[in-house]
Amino acid sequence: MKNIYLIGFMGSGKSSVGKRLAERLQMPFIDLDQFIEERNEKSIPDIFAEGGEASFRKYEAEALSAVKNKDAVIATGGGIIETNDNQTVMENSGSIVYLHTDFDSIIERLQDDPNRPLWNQDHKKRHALFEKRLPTYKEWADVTVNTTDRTVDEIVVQVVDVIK
Ligand SMILES: Nc1ncnc2c1ncn2[C@@H]1O[C@H](COP(=O)(O)OP(=O)(O)OP(=O)(O)O)[C@@H](O)[C@H]1O
Ligand SMILES: O=C(O)C1=C[C@@H](O)[C@@H](O)[C@H](O)C1
Ligand SMILES: [Mg+2]
Repeated sequence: MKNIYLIGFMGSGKSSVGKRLAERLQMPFIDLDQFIEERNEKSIPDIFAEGGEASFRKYEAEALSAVKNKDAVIATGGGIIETNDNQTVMENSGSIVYLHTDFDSIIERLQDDPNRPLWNQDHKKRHALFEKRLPTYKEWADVTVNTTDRTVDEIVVQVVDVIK
């Protein structure tokens, strides 16, 4: 019941914030994307190239189920909210913190990073994906922290404060 799940769009800082938050709270840290890659011995771009997004979402749901009882800080992938069943798993096993970041800051942070297949598309499609997902992040969140123009350390302090 005690996981802290970080959700948010690609580049919102879930992995960066999660690692430091876990240190701060003296909890284990799990990066779900990394967990998927290690468990399946394949990189995320390779999983997408072989089986498309649908195949990645299956790996992702399996990984989430495998970590649900770990009492850890869990940095999810940006698309965890694409699978409805994931909401039930997270709600029943912890609290959900949404890291909100304005789209312009995400562009600055990610630039043309090739390791995120769904970022690796034209500007219009990236922006449409961001707009489509926003309401779902907000709906699933127990609490929201705005990360725009804040450092990772500032965000960690803020998260600790809101989850008290
Ligand atoms: N608060 C911040 N200010 C400036 N840069 C940041 C901040 N948080 C993260 N970054 C940078 O943005 C990039 C993406 O961060 P990170 O990998 O933590 O995002 P993520 O939410 O885990 O993304 P994904 O959903 O793709 O896993 C990294 O280069 C990181 O250093
Ligand atoms: O936003 C997404 O759908 C994704 C984000 C990444 O964290 C990875 O989980 C993967 O690249 C998919
Ligand atoms: Mg990440």
